[in-house]
Amino acid sequence: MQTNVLCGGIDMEVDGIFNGLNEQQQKAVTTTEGAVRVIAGAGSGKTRTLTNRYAYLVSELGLEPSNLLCVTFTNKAAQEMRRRVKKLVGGERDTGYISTYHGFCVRILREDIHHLFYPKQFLILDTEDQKSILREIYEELGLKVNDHKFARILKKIGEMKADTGYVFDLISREKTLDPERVEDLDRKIILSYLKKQKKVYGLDFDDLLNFTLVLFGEYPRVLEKWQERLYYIQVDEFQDSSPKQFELIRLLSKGHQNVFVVGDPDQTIYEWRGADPKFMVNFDQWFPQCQTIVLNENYRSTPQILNVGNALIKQNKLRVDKDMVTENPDGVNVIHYHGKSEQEEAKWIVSRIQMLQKEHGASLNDVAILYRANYLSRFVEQELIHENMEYSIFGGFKFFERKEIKDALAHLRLLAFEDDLSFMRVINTPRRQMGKKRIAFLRERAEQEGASLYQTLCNHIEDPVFNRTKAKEFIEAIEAMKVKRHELSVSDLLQDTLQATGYEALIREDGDHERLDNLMELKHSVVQYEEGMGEQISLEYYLQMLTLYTENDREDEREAVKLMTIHTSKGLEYPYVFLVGFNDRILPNERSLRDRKEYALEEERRLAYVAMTRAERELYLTESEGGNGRGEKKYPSRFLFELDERLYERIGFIEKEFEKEAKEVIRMNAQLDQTHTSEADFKEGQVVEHPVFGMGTIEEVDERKRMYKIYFEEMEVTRPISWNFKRLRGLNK
Ligand SMILES: Nc1ncnc2c1ncn2[C@@H]1O[C@H](COP(=O)(O)OP(=O)(O)OP(=O)(O)O)[C@@H](O)[C@H]1O
Repeated sequence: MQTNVLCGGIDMEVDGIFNGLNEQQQKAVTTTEGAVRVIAGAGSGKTRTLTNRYAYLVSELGLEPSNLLCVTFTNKAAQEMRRRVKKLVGGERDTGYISTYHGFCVRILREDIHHLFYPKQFLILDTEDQKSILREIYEELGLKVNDHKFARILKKIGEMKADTGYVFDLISREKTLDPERVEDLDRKIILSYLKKQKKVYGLDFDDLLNFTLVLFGEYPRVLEKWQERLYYIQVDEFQDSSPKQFELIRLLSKGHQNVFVVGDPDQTIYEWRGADPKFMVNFDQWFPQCQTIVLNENYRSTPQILNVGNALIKQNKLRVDKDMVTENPDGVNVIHYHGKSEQEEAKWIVSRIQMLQKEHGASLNDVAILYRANYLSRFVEQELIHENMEYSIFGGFKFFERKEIKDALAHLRLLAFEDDLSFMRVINTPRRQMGKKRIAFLRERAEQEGASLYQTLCNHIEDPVFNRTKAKEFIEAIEAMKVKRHELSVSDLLQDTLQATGYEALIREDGDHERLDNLMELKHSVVQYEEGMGEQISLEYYLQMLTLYTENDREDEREAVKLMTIHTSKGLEYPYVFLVGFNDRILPNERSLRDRKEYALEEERRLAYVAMTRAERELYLTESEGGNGRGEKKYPSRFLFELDERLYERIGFIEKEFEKEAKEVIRMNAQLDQTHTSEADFKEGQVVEHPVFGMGTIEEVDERKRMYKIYFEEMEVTRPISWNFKRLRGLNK
């Protein structure tokens, strides 16, 4: 079929909607009536199919965008889709219903929330707003933040909101929320949170979906209106839909029954936060008449890359078997690089990129470096900076620009230089009641006396204005560190300072694993730097060296290598892809394995699959020996050992002994993961009895190492005891 509609996707010049689509893709575009499921593998042209289908509905069938709903998974994807659609159908049309689930719920609620007695201008609360509400509650209840970590409470609030029952308390005009009368502390906090939310008419992300579902449940006329309005519904990344998101689609599509879902069960990477691929796999349970179209031709990658991806994903047991095929011409072998150290790995990656530039005329924009967790960007970034190679971090901050890293280094700078900038950065983190008024007082005095803010604070610490603040403790901590600073190595100084000032505790209490991982990585990098120098370096020297990494303000517009997590890379493609840190316990990720066991292993394998299938021309899997942040030995990922060695070429030598050891450790760890406990049974301060060491008090709960530090009274020693040791008995104090 030829049309005279202009088709202007990224890679389509003036062309018909169907030109450039294969038969299956065309079928997907033109099958508009009824329920349609498209199982589309990696690189099979999902985006193109979805966009052209939307254009087909508008330009060929004459529908109005206001009658079409197109749900994408991220805001970025929605923007991209809108951009392409506008090009296809003309820029004037409202494409408001091309949006994420949350964005679409906001549209519904802005129009109809008044039925629930909420104003149309309700507030949307992001995570920071949620934390501010919690902070207020903690202050009102006189609780220290570290008693009940925010992340834990937010998780509990999230769990409560898995059900929509609470929405009725929020919309009720009666006083149904009464935290004062509740004994249980967690419950009290949660109810206070709801009460405060209600007072400001605030809706957090969970609420947006829940309010919409309640609205539809309670007001069938409103639901009918939306059902009536949305003649065609299409959903991208359907494999990552949660039960509630699916429910929303199911309800909305009941009117005209035209629902089109696209996804790839092998790319489900959000199961950990509630996605359920069964809606995709068993779609016909809900839509018995549904048609299924499979897109299994990959247009993106060389056969070599695809073979590696196919071989890996085949190891998953919970999947619909489908092999991707490609007619793309042969390319070069996939490369596995094995280095002896992280530095060697980074150096090799950068030299390879230079080689690609020189010999293949590659642009830096053609290169992506992917990793499992944000903290892993650090070792690559340092080498990129060292070699003056432009780079940008997609969807995140550069390592030395992350808040926790800047905060941590500001502590060291304050020790070395007592500068006002560093002082301002750390004085209230953690909170020390040094509000605007007190800071203004300090500034004024400092000006008069020509001293630094820190010095002024020291000079005036007895002034009543600083009563009821924690400024004195802060000064004591800093002064104690200043005394020690010439005796300690920079890494120890960093460690001790972050402990003495309570900064590390703040990050731990916040419960944000990513920030904690970054802090650990910073410490790891200092240790490595010292080891590399082979002698003790001074604090000033270290800080000066670091300015190299922090001063370079680069423009993101310039040609640059892109660094990002695998999650962020979803849906993107690059000619040259480096999957770095391809080590066991990193990918698959240790924490996920312990928390979610076998399910996690499959999801981690899918993540590796997503990473590999981003590559068009060349794929590099790199890893190295050495220690991780905790000094544990690193081994190649078990996923590498799952691949037939004929599928890739190895650069770097793995000794037979090392390989044997790696496989043995992986096997043992896999067994341990099955039995590991993911939550600590006891909190800090708990008195416990150990069968051999006797009575003790828990001094520290180390989330990373999953162990307690327990002080045993009789022996007068502290011992690290694993969370998994089940013979500790908790005693009432
Ligand atoms: N029929 C086709 N002919 C040639 N190239 C195509 C065709 N369909 C898609 N492509 C190209 O294949 C590549 C992959 O397409 P797209 O990004 O839409 O894949 P996808 O299915 O979304 O992949 P993934 O799920 O892995 O992100 C793109 O570069 C796209 O332009």
